[in-house]
Amino acid sequence: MALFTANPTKPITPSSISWSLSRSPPFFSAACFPGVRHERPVKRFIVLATVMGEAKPTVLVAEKLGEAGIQLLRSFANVDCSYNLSPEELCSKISLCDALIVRSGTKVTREVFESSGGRLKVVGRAGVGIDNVDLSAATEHGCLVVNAPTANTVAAAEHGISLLTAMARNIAQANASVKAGKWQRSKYVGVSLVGKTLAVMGFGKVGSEVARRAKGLGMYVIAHDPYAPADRARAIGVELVAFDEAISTADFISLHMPLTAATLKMFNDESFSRMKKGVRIVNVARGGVIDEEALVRALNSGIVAQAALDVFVEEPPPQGNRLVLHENVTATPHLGASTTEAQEGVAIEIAEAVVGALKGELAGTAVNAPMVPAEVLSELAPFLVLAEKLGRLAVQLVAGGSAKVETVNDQSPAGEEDKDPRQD
Ligand SMILES: NC(=O)c1ccc[n+]([C@@H]2O[C@H](COP(=O)([O-])OP(=O)(O)OC[C@H]3O[C@@H](n4cnc5c(N)ncnc54)[C@H](O)[C@@H]3O)[C@@H](O)[C@H]2O)c1
Ligand SMILES: O=C(O)[C@H](O)COP(=O)(O)O
Repeated sequence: MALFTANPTKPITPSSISWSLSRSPPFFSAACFPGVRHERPVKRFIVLATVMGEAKPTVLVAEKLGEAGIQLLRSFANVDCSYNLSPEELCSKISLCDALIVRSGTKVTREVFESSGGRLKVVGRAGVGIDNVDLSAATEHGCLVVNAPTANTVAAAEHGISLLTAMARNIAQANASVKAGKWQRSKYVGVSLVGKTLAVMGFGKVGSEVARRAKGLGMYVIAHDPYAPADRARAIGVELVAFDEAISTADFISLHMPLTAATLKMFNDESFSRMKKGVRIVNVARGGVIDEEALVRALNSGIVAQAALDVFVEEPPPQGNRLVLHENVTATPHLGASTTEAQEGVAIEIAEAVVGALKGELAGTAVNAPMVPAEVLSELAPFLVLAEKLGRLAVQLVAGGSAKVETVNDQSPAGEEDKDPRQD
């Protein structure tokens, strides 16, 4: 049941939502998760709307954001900072919000867009990876998604290097051992980095910063990235190689590609079997690019000597997770972007992007189609697919990559409708 005050045109702040517990059918959770039956009492929402004096947009900040970003948002919008919302709570609040800001811990699902009732105009991802946002659903609902792609690059690269060096010298394990009152000098003999080959998988912003730093440590750096320009790699003394060559020649492998359908479980039993025995792996990208069960098998068989992981398929990983508990694994709780400096930068970057988008400005960091009415979007849909394909081809051609061009000659005779009207 939703109770609104008289003037429905004025925005309603989500902080004015009150909660009550009820055993009666939960209309919000039913709306958010059709087909899901709830055995326990569920939260039922009664919306007691407070009408605002002025028509400012409302921004829901669902995860911790740096103060400078919050201040910037407040200068333009009503800001509701509500952390740790359940999926049902998020679906409930969202119908009262014009924008939503999240980090990697909130899943912005199709249900969220459906529950927004068309009011949600912008989702801001305070970071790089947008695998927690259903982009298709956002686009279908005319909602723009923007991210903050640059402010945490160095922090993520530094964390990758920290994990690489800590893993090679057993820092985490040795630290735990000393704290437990032991003195195990021979158990924790490490391996050297100098002169070793590091394969950087995904030579984008973070990958190239990791490469630069690894070269400073005296490592020989190769990289694999189907879309990276060879001259950018050459400029920092890195050789771009094919996937097979990268994984089969490296002593260390560092992962920096996004999680997409193409990269999901890219590192699996088959790819581990082609790696050098005793390889060491760092992952500060996304847990899902590794088949975690396969990594446990590779660690047990000795193909992978050690792994250092900042990201997991499920975060936080379930208690007793075999990978986390493995003695040759160093784990951190998704800390790659978590420095004071990076979080302030990300907060400002995302606040500027969200405010700009709410003002209707062109969004420089948009990751989906801009706000276009649904009926126009359905007309545009086939052209968007074509444009995406042409874009991919262009990047590969410009980068001197391995694009294969096939010319297809459509033999069907041109009909009247195919004629270019300018020829008449
Ligand atoms: N652990 C953290 O806290 C943290 C922090 C920042 C970024 N990240 C993750 O790291 C990833 C990389 O961030 P970024 O800022 O460098 O992004 P980016 O877009 O600059 O770089 C990603 C690179 O991966 C490449 N790529 C795409 N598909 C590939 C494939 N199949 N094989 C190899 N390379 C492929 C792209 O061409 C691109 O160059 C992000 O997607 C994010 O998920 C994690
Ligand atoms: O993709 C990113 O930017 C990182 O994974 C950081 O995620 P976080 O904002 O949840 O720290």
